[in-house]
Amino acid sequence: MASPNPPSSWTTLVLDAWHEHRIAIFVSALATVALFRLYSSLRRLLYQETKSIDSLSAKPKLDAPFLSAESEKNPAAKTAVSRLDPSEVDIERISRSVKQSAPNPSAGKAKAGPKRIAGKKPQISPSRRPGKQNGRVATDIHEGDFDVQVLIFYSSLTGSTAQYAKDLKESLFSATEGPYPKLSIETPSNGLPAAPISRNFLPAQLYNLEEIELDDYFISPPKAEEDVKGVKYIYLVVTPSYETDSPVAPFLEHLQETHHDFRIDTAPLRSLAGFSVFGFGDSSEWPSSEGKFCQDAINVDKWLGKLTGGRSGSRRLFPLGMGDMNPSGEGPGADESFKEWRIHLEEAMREYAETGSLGGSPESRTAVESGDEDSELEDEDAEAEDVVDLEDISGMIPKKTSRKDDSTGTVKPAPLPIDFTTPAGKLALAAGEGQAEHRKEMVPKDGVTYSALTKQGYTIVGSHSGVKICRWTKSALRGRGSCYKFSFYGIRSHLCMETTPSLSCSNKCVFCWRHGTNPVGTTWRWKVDAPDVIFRGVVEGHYRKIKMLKGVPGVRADRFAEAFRIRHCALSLVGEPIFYPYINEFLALLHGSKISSFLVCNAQHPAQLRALGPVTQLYVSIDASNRDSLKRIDRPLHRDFWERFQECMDIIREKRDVQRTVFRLTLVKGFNVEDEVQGYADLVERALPNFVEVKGVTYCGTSTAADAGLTMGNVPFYEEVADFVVRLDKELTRRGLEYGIAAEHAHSCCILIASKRFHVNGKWHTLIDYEKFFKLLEEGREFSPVEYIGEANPEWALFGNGGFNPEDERVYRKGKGPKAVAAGGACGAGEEESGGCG
Ligand SMILES: Cc1cc2nc3c(=O)[nH]c(=O)nc-3n(C[C@H](O)[C@H](O)[C@H](O)COP(=O)(O)O)c2cc1C
Ligand code: SF4
Repeated sequence: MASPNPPSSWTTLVLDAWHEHRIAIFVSALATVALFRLYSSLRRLLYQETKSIDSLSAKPKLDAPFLSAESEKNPAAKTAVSRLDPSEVDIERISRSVKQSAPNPSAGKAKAGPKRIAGKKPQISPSRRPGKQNGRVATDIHEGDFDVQVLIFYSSLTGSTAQYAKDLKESLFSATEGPYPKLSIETPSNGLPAAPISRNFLPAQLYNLEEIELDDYFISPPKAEEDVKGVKYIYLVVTPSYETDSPVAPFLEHLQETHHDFRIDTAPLRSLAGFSVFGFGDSSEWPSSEGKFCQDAINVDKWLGKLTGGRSGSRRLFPLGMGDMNPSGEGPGADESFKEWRIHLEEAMREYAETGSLGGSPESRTAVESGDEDSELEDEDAEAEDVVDLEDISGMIPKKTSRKDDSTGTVKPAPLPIDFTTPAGKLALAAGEGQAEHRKEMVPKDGVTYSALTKQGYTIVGSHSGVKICRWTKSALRGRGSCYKFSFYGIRSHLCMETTPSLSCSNKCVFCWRHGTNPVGTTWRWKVDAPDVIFRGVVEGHYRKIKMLKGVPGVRADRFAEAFRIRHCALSLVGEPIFYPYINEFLALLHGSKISSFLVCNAQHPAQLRALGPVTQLYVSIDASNRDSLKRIDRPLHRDFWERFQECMDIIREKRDVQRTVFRLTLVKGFNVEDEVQGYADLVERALPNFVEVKGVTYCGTSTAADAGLTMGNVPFYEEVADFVVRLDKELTRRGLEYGIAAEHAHSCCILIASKRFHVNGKWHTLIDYEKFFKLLEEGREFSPVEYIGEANPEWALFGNGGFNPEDERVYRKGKGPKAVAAGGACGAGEEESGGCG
């Protein structure tokens, strides 16, 4: 029988041996692992150093082996290895690069292994390395691993450009190295040897400009969401040109407006890796000599240049290409030009992927053939400088009382400046026939102000009026919501026209969106256009712009049709509408056409305010509650601005029973919010307006704002606006004033406090019965604002419910989510379409 004890004695033996030698076993195991890891690292580094040195002398080589025999033989490489200090080895970085340079199984067209390009390395001067330069983050050199995503955008009316764009997607890189190269590049990093960097081209994506949301791509590049981190975008735009209406027109308009949008950085696409444009046209019918050949492509190229940084750093990867569909003589045909452009473009893209840089200086990438961005920018600078503060220069102009007419030798009286502070009756006389010829135009067609305003999307009517389609009108046309005036007063934005009969103003407010481009002054000294000319002009201008929106994706047919019947007019835009001597006549024309009038004035012109006839709703901008603040924010030209302001408060009180009077408060954090609740309550108590609209300032990145020290930090969060409104409401109640918080529109950061006159049968009634208003006007008697009260406010518009009409579709820009507002997004910064009129 076998002993029952052997297993137990074996176990004892093993255990004893383990206890005796376990420390030695541990130490040797650890040493073995450490040695193995050190060996692996050294092997890899030896390869790096060898390649690096090799590349300095050798010409580029493809598919180098991991450690070539050549480098083994190279004595320089060996010396380099002996210099390596293992303590400086970044093991984590090495293993990451190895992982990233592994073939991507999802990339079906990838070759068996990553292609290695050894050789010419970009020597990036320290001054061009990414980092802060002149206070701005330089983005023109991209380092490390990244993928390059090419997006091809095209527009086409009769289909030929669409076909070229599709071909481009298919043929990109295929002729030279198979679809979409995958590069593994040796790049020095801080003077230390480093692992290969992997930069892959992802298959290009093709987009028809008519079918995409332009804001998603052309206000900012696609957002780096979780799944697309480390992707650099290259935009290629292929477009025909059309002298007539075409899908290119709204695209161009979008680019131009984005550049001039006061709420958006002027170069919001500067983080693109690069862009290039190709245009198709017909030179025999639309010749270059007349500036017509490929003019749409020229403009697209120009705007993309500006949007990606302009003179100081445009991201133009390769110059504009042009293809002639109908070449005369020996000129190349469209196919040939397109192919040539593609081949050069591929080279430029490849170089970008290899070096992380577009090469050359930003200046060298400036478009010569597409309208010099430099001169455009210089124009803009000049425009800003051309805005002359009339009061500033008045002392410099010699006072002339008469002038000689050279043609007749007769002496004519010098033009008398019309004192804007005189009542309307006198203005009308002074603006009569005999005077007109002596006066200058406020915004002459050949002046820089005219071109500055038209670039910003204004249609200039006559010589001093303007009309512009606001973003909300576009939003409503696409069923994406109206501005706050729908929640508060029932105005549908696609039925609203925004205009001003006077582009001139007597303030220079820090947050004004006019970019310092409109004239300022305290007296009307210009030629005066007749009210009916202005009325016809602004209506035509508005409809023309609406017509251009036909091709914008998402525009709803029913709303598009409705938009050709203007129902409301917001007299705000830029300038001061009551500056216009015939404002009452102009208002009468609006009302006669059953167009309601919302007029905003700046509380600086008491005489005109007093003389103003009926308007559907009368606003005064209350930008501060005390003299010092008002001076700092509005920067008024009138020396007695505070006295004028206070007089206007009294006029508003006088009018409260015959007009719907509104205080418009614009909150600017750090300027007029913190300690001013008491001051605002004093003003409300003095003027007793029917409504107080409180709105967070919208960020306007102009130099005017920057000079005044205004930054995004001055834009309040919606919660801060709401908090201010609650405090103001409490203070009004404490003083025994009958007000309450009636409605809100969180989307545009705006909240409405209303007099309890509009709280009827336990419900807020701030909406307007417009038909009733026109009827009351026709009766010709004085009437009270409560006589044209509309229906009760809908539940969704009440304070606390957000104010977004549930019938509309709420759309967030890519990368922005509902959280932007729910979490208290900053006014004018969170969602799209956050701006609104005066
Ligand atoms: C009504 C019309 C207007 C045109 N206007 C221009 C023009 O201003 N400049 C130009 O270079 N080509 C002009 N062309 C030529 C087109 O741009 C050219 O035929 C282009 O290839 C059309 O592209 P598509 O088929 O993609 O729409 C025009 C063509 C038409 C039919
Ligand atoms: S923002 Fe002004 S112009 Fe635009 S729809 Fe609203 S009221 Fe009209």
